[in-house]
Amino acid sequence: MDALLEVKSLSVDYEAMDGAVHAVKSVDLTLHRGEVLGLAGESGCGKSTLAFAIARLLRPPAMITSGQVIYYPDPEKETPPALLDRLDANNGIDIMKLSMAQLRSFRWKELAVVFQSAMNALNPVLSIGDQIIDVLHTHWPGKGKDYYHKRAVELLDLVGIAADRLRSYPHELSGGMRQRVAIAIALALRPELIIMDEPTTALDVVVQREILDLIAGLCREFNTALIFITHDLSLLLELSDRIAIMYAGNIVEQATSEQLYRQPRHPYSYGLLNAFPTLHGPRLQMIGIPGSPPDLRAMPTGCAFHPRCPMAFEACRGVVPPLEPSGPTEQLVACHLYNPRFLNQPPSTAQIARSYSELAERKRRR
Ligand SMILES: Nc1ncnc2c1ncn2[C@@H]1O[C@H](COP(=O)(O)OP(=O)(O)OP(=O)(O)O)[C@@H](O)[C@H]1O
Repeated sequence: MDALLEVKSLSVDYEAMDGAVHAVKSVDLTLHRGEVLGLAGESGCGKSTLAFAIARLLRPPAMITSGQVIYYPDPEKETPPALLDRLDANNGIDIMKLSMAQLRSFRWKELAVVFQSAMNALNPVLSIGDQIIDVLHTHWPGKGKDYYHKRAVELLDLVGIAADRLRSYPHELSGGMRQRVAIAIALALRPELIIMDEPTTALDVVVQREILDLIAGLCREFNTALIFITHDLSLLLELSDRIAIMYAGNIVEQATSEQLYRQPRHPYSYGLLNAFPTLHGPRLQMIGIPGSPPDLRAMPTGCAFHPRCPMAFEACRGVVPPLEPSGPTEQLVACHLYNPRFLNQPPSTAQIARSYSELAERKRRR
């Protein structure tokens, strides 16, 4: 598959009085054209920081301390002239090196972002039609009034809003409708990539689902890639092609949704999946992950998950495991259990499950 984005050794710190918070640590990630990638992990593991860093939306005290984010524009589409001098020998653009003016050409046309609060970012004194037309006009000037109007109607139609709402003001719409408008604006310039960070958390569950289905459907229709963050892991499994599991600023596993659902390799991924009730499949006893994530200012040595891991052994306490293929599939895992130097036979999912049950049992007895 064609790479759209390559994140290489990206690290982000938040400078604080009592030391730097290492929110993203040396993350490598590839996103393919048209792919829906879910980011999952407990609260505070760095998902939003990673997504914001990719879009160059971080503000102090956040600091990108190392790494590159290489974006590959569609060779069949015209690259915005402002970005042409940034193309490297492989036709990639390092987003981290763009000037403010270049970033303005890059955002919306190539990459759009929808936040949890996007619906509240609409201008309260402009009708939603004017706001959509504003974006179209700014980036595609000189097309004529009728063109912009027609395109605004089409965009609203895509997100399931009737054309007569063009003249409505944000306060006249429900939260769900406003979030749909924010999505229509994100889609307006047909970007190659959309980043959505908890885009529906402020809405009720039924509307959340409808809107997330809608987004994933539209992205597939237009072959738009999507990086998608939500706390609802079962929804993430359903809508994403691939999922990256983050723990304490690192990606600890990357797999297709199917692989992850059937055979999570990292004990943390297993614990996370098992902490969510599923509506389908056999009934399983839910066992949470013991303990809590580490302080990102003072990380444990070795694998950051080892103090909570029911399968940790000596090497886990001393050596940081790299993210590597764990077998014949493309499933990547950062865990010594899959390193033949340490273990001849990697654990089965049933063995990981058993180790969690045994740990829970030991704790119960204590
Ligand atoms: N402005 C800040 N100053 C200091 N630390 C910060 C700041 N913003 C975020 N952090 C820390 O950086 C880490 C990563 O935060 P981030 O919001 O990226 O995590 P997340 O996985 O998106 O969490 P959530 O799921 O709760 O949104 C957290 O430990 C958080 O406390």
